[in-house]
Amino acid sequence: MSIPKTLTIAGSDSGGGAGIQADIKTFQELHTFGMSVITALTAQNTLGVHGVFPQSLEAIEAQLDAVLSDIGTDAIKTGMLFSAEIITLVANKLKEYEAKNIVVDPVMIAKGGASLLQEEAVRALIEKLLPIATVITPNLPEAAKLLGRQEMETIGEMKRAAIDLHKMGPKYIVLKGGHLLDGPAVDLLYDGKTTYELKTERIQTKHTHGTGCTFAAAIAAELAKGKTIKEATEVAKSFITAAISESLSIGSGIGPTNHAAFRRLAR
Ligand SMILES: Nc1ncnc2c1ncn2[C@@H]1O[C@H](COP(=O)(O)OP(=O)(O)O)[C@@H](O)[C@H]1O
Ligand SMILES: Cc1ncc(COP(=O)(O)OP(=O)(O)O)c(N)n1
Repeated sequence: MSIPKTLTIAGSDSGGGAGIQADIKTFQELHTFGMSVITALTAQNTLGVHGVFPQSLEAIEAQLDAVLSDIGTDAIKTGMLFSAEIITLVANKLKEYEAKNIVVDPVMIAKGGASLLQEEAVRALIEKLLPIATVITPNLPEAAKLLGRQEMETIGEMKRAAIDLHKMGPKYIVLKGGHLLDGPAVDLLYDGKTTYELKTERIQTKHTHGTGCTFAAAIAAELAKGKTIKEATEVAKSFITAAISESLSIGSGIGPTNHAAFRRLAR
């Protein structure tokens, strides 16, 4: 039996809500075969990030070669990459193996405020990874950092930012509006010509840990199945909305979303 193959290159979240763990759960729920390359371990729970332990370049390269030389992938999602050295290694390997369907989630700062990307690595992200990305999925602070400008506050500003991000090399831009102060949860898909709005009601919950990882992983899973970017982002939006609508009040801080919700709601 054949199955679409998905790979996440990201950090591990011991609390299970974000990073590698969120990605693999999403890949599985969307009926793809999930694989992982772990770039860093984080000691993390619903209260925040308590430690970051980047893996050696040797360990990361060995994982990439093991997976890509034998099994291969139909889509790749990158998340927490932490340093310029790791970004450069990952970008070179993706080129070497002629990877397709590369979803870059430019993870920078966790919701609790912990830094998951070194300040000096932003340039490497822009120079090495954005030009080879099929799609990037920044949230508003990440988009502002990539563009070197103030954070967007309106849909109009988001539209202009998506156009400018597209000029940096990715084929498609998905700009997430979860951080807008109020109103619906609006994301934009920009394909170089047209801007599409993905809009849902904002769900009133504090338990949104791992939303960005889950959303990007869902896009990767759908691209792996051969869906268009528009179809993939629409499924991903439904997936994350379902996951937030049944988010889990576990731990004493910001709980994770529920990756099994889409399966139940889609029945
Ligand atoms: N309260 C919410 N209700 C509905 N959708 C949300 C909510 N918060 C975030 N989203 C959606 O979750 C996805 C991730 O968005 P965002 O929170 O901006 O990313 P990140 O986790 O990277 O900061 C987007 O599709 C966004 O619109
Ligand atoms: C290991 C790891 N990777 C990424 C994140 C950030 O995940 P995100 O989906 O943006 O969720 P929040 O941290 O914003 O809740 C992370 N926390 N850990």
